[in-house]
Amino acid sequence: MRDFLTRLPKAELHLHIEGSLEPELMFALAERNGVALPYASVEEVRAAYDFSDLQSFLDLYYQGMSVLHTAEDFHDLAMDYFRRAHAEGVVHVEMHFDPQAHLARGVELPVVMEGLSLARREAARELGLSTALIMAFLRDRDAEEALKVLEEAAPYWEMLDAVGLDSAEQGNPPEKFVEVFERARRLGIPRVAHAGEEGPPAYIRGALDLLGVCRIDHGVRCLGDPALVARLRDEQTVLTVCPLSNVRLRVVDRLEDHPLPRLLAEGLNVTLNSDDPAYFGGGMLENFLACQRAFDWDEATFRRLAGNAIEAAFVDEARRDELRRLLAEA
Ligand code: HPA
Ligand SMILES: [Zn+2]
Repeated sequence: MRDFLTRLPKAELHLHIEGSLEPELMFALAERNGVALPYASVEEVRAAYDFSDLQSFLDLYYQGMSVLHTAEDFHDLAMDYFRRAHAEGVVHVEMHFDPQAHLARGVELPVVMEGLSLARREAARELGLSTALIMAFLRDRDAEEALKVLEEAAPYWEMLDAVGLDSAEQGNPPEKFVEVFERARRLGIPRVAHAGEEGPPAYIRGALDLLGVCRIDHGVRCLGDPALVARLRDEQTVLTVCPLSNVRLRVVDRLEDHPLPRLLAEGLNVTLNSDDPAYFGGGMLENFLACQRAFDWDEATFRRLAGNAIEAAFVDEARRDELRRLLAEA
């Protein structure tokens, strides 16, 4: 099964590129940029990754990215991840990035865009890996700032496959971001949003109705609302589920308790993703393997999940046909 899951062409729709920063690279970049880290070793960093909820993770996630300063840093971060993902049989990566978290540290948008763009071209050329870019707004900061960032991103609108919404969910409902998502809609930029990770089913409804999203990131808490489940099934709304993330952030106690089997049984359009692989104990392959161990799924189930991601990916139809062919041959 490990061979099959490695071979299976996996498209990743939910990844925070800043969350792919492994402790080894964190130390190397800290040294390169003269940044002091509150850890003595890579082992100490890993030992600190014991989270009680989303916020306890976000605190370390924002601290970790403080080593990223130059375009070269963003390039190295992304290439480091793309190489690992490629080795695990990932064929397409859609990465969220958090411009506000960098702007707040004095790192300007062109620096981030230059580094990520360079890495994307290199990944296509050297690894045959296609990538997409999702500019995320931080929902625990104010909506005016999000709007300002979207306007500041004007030179890059063409390069954005979508805008997203992430960070601390509770108390930061979709309503807060109606204006910025409406602006993105008028610009013709697709929208996605985290919803129903820690927040209630109402946040999933809000993301669909008020923000016009085409996918829900996480969405695992939809099961608390049967009418919503029926709607997600009828509309075949894609859920980008992140199994290991949900365990590490205590959305569920154990993977065996995860709602994934119920989501599938309900006929929902589920995909598997890694979210923040450096913080949550593994990338795409580890997420697939963990599900195999927890749920004993057969190859057909994993094929279906991989196929769902290919059908929902932000790729042109020529690339989608290639990805479908890879899946058929796996
Ligand atoms: O798992 C997450 N949830 C919300 N915001 C995030 N930003 C990075 N990772 C996450
Ligand atoms: Zn996420």
